[in-house]
Amino acid sequence: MQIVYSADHARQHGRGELTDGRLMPVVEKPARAEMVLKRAQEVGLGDIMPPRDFGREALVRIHRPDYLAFLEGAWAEWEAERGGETDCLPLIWPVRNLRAVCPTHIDGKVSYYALDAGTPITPGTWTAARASANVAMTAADLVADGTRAAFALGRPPGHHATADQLGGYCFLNNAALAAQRLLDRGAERVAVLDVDYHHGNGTQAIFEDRADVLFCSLHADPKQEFPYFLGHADETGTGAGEGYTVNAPLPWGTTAEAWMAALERLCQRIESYAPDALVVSLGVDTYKGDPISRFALDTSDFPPIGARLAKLALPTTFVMEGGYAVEEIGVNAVGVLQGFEGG
Ligand SMILES: NCCCNCCCCCS
Ligand SMILES: [Zn+2]
Repeated sequence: MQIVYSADHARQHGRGELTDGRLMPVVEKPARAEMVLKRAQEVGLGDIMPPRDFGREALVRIHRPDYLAFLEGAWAEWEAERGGETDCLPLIWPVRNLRAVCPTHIDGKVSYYALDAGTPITPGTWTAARASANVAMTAADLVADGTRAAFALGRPPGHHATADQLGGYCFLNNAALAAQRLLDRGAERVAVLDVDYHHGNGTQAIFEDRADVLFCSLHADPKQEFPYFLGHADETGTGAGEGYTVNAPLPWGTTAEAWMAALERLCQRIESYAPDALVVSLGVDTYKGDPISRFALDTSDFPPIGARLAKLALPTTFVMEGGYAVEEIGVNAVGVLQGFEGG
């Protein structure tokens, strides 16, 4: 399987994320991608190629220009305001009884454009996020050119990012950009399947009113788990997109058996949609040893996921999302890909 990878991912390395009531060392760190790359090389998964730069005109197919301008300039504004010793994080949001009018001060702007305080903007964020987006779009292009499957080994992840907000360690929605790229290259319908432990709120929001992209996700029940405020089963799409969002929320402690049964239901929905291509938001934080998650999949449960996806017989772009057990992320993520290839 063709792999797309850029070392620029390492430019995203936050100094802390707000969680559990304190600024904690980030779990979304460079070692994640390095461990997956190492495992892919160990098993000879496939050739590794650098991304092509698709430029801003590709990013605006999914993201708002004002948001891109914010991301590009945020670090300089933050540094000018308070030096470079801390990362840029928000502190107040336009929640109930407040107005979502974008402020001019960096504290207000980062809050306007962010979902959470766990996604630090650093000096290298803009470079790393664009590289990750280019990695995903390059993989999608390979599939559009006829490759059966490609793996976008990128970070930071993307599925929590909306058209104009960062969050959940995400800045640009790599999977959404890959899906849009496939449509722009001639696909009429694309299915996005999000197997990450967390609901892909950003991907859902981006495509919720569209019928040309089916968004399916199985994930920890938002009543219990981040992102908490999207991902319920009654969210089925809006307007022209009614019926093209499918959520399967699952409780803490979900085992492989129950998880695979939910996957089967989503795969049958994908089969009935008959897309021209499939984009998989490949998060492996469903692993029982994941430090921030609470499902119970074991390493041996990952290859069968890939094997089931292969039975869909669709040109497939795998886009790396979450997975924070750094020692096992490689064997778990590559396990899905080996299962897909029949290995
Ligand atoms: N203490 C847990 C904090 C969770 N913070 C966001 C998680 C984003 C996962 C992306 S796949
Ligand atoms: Zn996740």
